[in-house]
Formats: sequence, C-alpha cells, structure tokens
Amino acid sequence: MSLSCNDAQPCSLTRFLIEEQRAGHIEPDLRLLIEVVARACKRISIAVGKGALGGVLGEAGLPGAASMNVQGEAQKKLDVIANDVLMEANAWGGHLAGLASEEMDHSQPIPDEFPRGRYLLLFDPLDGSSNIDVNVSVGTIFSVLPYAKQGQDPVDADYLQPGTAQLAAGYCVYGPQTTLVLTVGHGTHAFTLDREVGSFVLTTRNIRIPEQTAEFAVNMSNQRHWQPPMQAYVGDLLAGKTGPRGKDFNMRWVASMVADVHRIMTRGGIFSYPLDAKNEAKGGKLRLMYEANPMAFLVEQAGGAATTGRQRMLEVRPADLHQRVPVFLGSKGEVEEAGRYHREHDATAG
Ligand SMILES: O=P(O)(O)OC[C@H]1O[C@](O)(COP(=O)(O)O)[C@@H](O)[C@@H]1O
Ligand SMILES: [Mg+2]
Ligand SMILES: [Mg+2]
Repeated sequence: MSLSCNDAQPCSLTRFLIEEQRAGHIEPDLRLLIEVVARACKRISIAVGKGALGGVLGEAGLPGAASMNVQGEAQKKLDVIANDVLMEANAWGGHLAGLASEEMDHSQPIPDEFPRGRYLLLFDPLDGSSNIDVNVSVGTIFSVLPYAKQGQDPVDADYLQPGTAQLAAGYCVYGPQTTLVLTVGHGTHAFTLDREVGSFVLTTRNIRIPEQTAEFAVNMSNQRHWQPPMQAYVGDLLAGKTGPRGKDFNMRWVASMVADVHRIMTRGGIFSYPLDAKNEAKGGKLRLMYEANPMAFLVEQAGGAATTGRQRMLEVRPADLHQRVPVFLGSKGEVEEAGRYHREHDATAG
C-alpha cells in the first residue's frame, strides 16, 4: 500500500508529516511534536465548541477578581483552559526542552522527570479572546525553535531567536470548521478537522496568497492615534478609485488575528496592527514571539510578506520574550506599498 498522498487518497496530517520526513524536510521528533500540538488543538477545539454548555465562557478567576496574565490583560476561562491543555500535552510529549506562552510570565523547562527533546515551543493558546463569549472564531498560534544545549534547562534568553530560526509554525482556527495551517519551511498547508473521524485532513496543499489585493484589515477605531505614515497609507486606501491608489478597497476586521490571517490565506488582503499613541510605549499591540513571527513564517511560505512597516518581521532581533511589534502582513504587493509610505515618511522626517 502506498503511503503517499494523492487525489484518490485523502491525506491525513500524520501521513503528510511522514512524507515531509521522508523528503528530508523534518526530523522524526519534530514530526511527533507537531502531532502532539495538533492533538492539543483538537482538545481545545472541543472545549471551544462546548461554549456555555461546557461552562467555559466568561472571565477566569473569582467574581470581582479577574485573573490577569503577564500582559496585564484579564484572562478568559478558555485562555486558561487552552494554556493548560497545551502545557499538559507537551510536558509528556518527550520532544521539547521547554515552553513559553503568552499567558505565562516566564518560559518553563520540561520537568526533569519527563523525557527532554531538542525543541522550544512558543504559543498563544487562545488568540482573539474578546471573541470567545460572542461565538466568533478564535484560534491557537504556535512556533517551534531549536534548542541545542542538551542537559541544561532552557531559560528565557534561549527563546530570543529571530523568526528566521523557526523550524515550524502554525495556527489552528476554531470557526465553523476547525482548520490547522502549518509550515515546516516548505510551503504552507491547510488541514481541516474531520470531526467525526477525529483527524486533520489535508485540504489545501501549498497555499498561495494573491500578490495584489483590494481588502485591508485594521482596527479603524484607532485611526486618530496612528502615526503619520499609517494615516497617509489608510487615507489613500479609503480614497478609493478617485484617490492615488486608483481602486476601491474593502475592509474586514474580525479582531481575532488568526481569523483575519486565515481570510488572507484564503483570498488575500493586508492585515495591520500598527504603532499608535496607545501602544507606542509597549512597542505595538501584537506579540513578536507568539503571534507576529509564526504568522510571518506562514505568510512568507505562502508567497506573502510580513514586516513591522520598516523591517522584515522574521529578521527582528527579539530582546524580550513578551516583546510587542507593529505588524503588516499578507499580499506581498500591498505589504510593500505600506512599507513605502513608512520609508517615504522617514526620509522626509529626516
Ligand atoms: O481589540 P482589538 O484592537 O480589535 O485587537 C484585536 C487583536 O488583538 C488580539 O485579540 C490579541 O490576541 P489575544 O486575544 O491573544 O490577546 C488579536 O487576535 C487581534 O488581532
Ligand atoms: Mg493573540
Ligand atoms: Mg491569546
């Protein structure tokens, strides 16, 4: 029996990963690590799907005393559940040296009593938390980095590798369908969860993001806080056909990065969360290690581009585990266009 995926043979994630291993694209233990993460995503998908019936909606913590994460944000029950699922699944997995989560102050080495591996896993366990209680798509984002110091506990500094060092990245969107989108550095591929069978099935091999687009995603309510190049860029998008861009643009904003990026993976577009007067002191809103870098890797592997507006995202040198950055990603032509507004502004501002 042939193990290779073909049109007649739906390809499970397991089978796909074995093929990637045979092609020399991934090590066997990275394959197994991705399987563990995918299993955890299935469990999170089930928890998300239960909603009010499962008692998983609402804030974590006691009434009147919301539990806060390291980012100073109130945690939802599902933020905590998703974090626990990923932690527990991976502690036992045997493929990791340590983990870091958007929800935890510091990275955690795999305890001594468990087998240790050669990878570091970083994740945003539940992205789009503000959408949990209103039954709108949320997701999980993850990134895998190498760890070479065998026999030593990894510390936060070991995670501060640029996005170009990522060995794998992915997200799982919990929407009308649960879809896992994955790269191991050889294209970006989508797997849809067959809920009856309980396995992820390859549904799009080699996603290609259209280079040009007429759709942008940004939280327009922040417009008055933006810096001049962003004001100028979006001003020209809004001017439409009669403006300098010469075409009308549509706008979408789900407020779950995973869902917004998934739309861009499907039909193109540009997603941006720029610097503004509210987030400037923190460096931006979105997190480099848990959100921007894995998404940038996935988007580049799908033929798109990802920048801070001024620099390729994957080349940013991280200084802090919870570092925040401005984000522009999606259709290559449009991301370059946004970068041009920043360059021209910086040149004239001296
Ligand atoms: O509240 P805003 O400004 O619309 O921001 C939404 C953005 O914040 C995020 O929800 C941040 O992610 P978390 O829910 O993981 O904190 C992104 O998913 C989304 O793009
Ligand atoms: Mg997030
Ligand atoms: Mg989150």
